[in-house]
Amino acid sequence: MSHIDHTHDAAALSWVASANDPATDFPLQNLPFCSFRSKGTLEPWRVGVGIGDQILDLSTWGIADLNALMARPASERRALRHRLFDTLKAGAPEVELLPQAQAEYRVPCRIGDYTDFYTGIHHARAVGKLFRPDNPLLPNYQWVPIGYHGRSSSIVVSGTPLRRPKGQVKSPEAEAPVFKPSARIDCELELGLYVGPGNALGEPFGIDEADAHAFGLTLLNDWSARDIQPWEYQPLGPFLAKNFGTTVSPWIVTMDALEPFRIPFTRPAEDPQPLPYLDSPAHRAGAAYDIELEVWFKTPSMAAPTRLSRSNLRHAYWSLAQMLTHHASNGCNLQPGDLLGTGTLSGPLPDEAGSLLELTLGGKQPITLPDGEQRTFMLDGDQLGLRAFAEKPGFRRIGFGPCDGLILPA
Ligand SMILES: O=C(O)/C=C/C(=O)CC(=O)CC(=O)O
Ligand SMILES: [Ca+2]
Ligand SMILES: [Mg+2]
Repeated sequence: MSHIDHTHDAAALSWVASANDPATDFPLQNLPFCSFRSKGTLEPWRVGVGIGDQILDLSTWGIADLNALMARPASERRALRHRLFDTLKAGAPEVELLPQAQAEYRVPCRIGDYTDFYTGIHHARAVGKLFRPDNPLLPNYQWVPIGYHGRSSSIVVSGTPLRRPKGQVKSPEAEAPVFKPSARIDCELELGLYVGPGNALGEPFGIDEADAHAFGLTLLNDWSARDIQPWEYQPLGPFLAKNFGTTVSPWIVTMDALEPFRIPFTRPAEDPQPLPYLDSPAHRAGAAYDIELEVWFKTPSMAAPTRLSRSNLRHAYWSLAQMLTHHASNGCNLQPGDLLGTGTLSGPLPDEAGSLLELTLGGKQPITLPDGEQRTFMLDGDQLGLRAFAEKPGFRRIGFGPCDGLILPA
């Protein structure tokens, strides 16, 4: 069932002038959540809603905690969206706002558990070719939404610098590994799905109930040390190559805001079709999303960032609903605020790759930047940013805000 209503009406304007700018990430139709306070103060953190270049403070609305809001049923969350819309629409009485430029942010909610999936089949093929030339796409890939349990303690908000990790690295010629700073720090272009109400332990839910458990999306950069990863990841999966830092944007764009950007979920006829617990007519009708994704990069000597790649969530092999349903299918309990990474969302073309590993063909072909500098992986002082937005004629552009990181020396 579609939930497109008057809060998606492109003609609706806000009394916040910056929200009516066609280029803003946060028009009246978006209303993303964050956790914020005035920059440089020790004020308590508050739940906020982004509107243009301002923040609406929800502390006087009785909303002190995003996890508690995430736990509420989808119908209540939709009712809150309607109240926010009515408060911020043109003609409503103006209330006090905080300029985003005067705010600082933290990871927006308590993330109890973080799981990273692998739904980008073009990434899986490309990385598989590099790590397992004889066996790039493992036979389970088209049957199971593959994932691994990540670590939530090292999830940081956009703008937080990360120290280059040290780890065990073994070059193919060497007899033994050495412990040293990683020389292959990479990004991964992902979206993160924040879980809504979730399920009790031992009580899975069906694919058609999955939407009720999806709260919203964020940009997610799953930083990866590509020289630590191949040595440590078999047989138990990614570990220290992945958990030294994961950057999320400060903002959670609700699934309600993204409703107009649903598209059919398709599976090529020649591929295995999803097992019945991951398939339904309603799921096929609209479980995928058309969301544009970008990777931007800047060295210390560049005046402005340059775009390295662009892709789209539509290329994901498994849907957000399938990630949720599969994760809970054994009775594992998902909880409000849990974060599910989509996996690296590379598109089919070379310039749609969501990692430097792919963009540089395994580090063999450096990228030449606009000022002539070259890069394979991140050097100290380099900055990398992810961006995302959904756009469609007849609707306002829904943006995701920044997801930026900087690599510091080891
Ligand atoms: O193919 C592999 O062995 C590993 C690939 C990854 O880097 C794992 C990962 O984080 C999943 C993803 O982002 O798609
Ligand atoms: Ca990943
Ligand atoms: Mg990571």
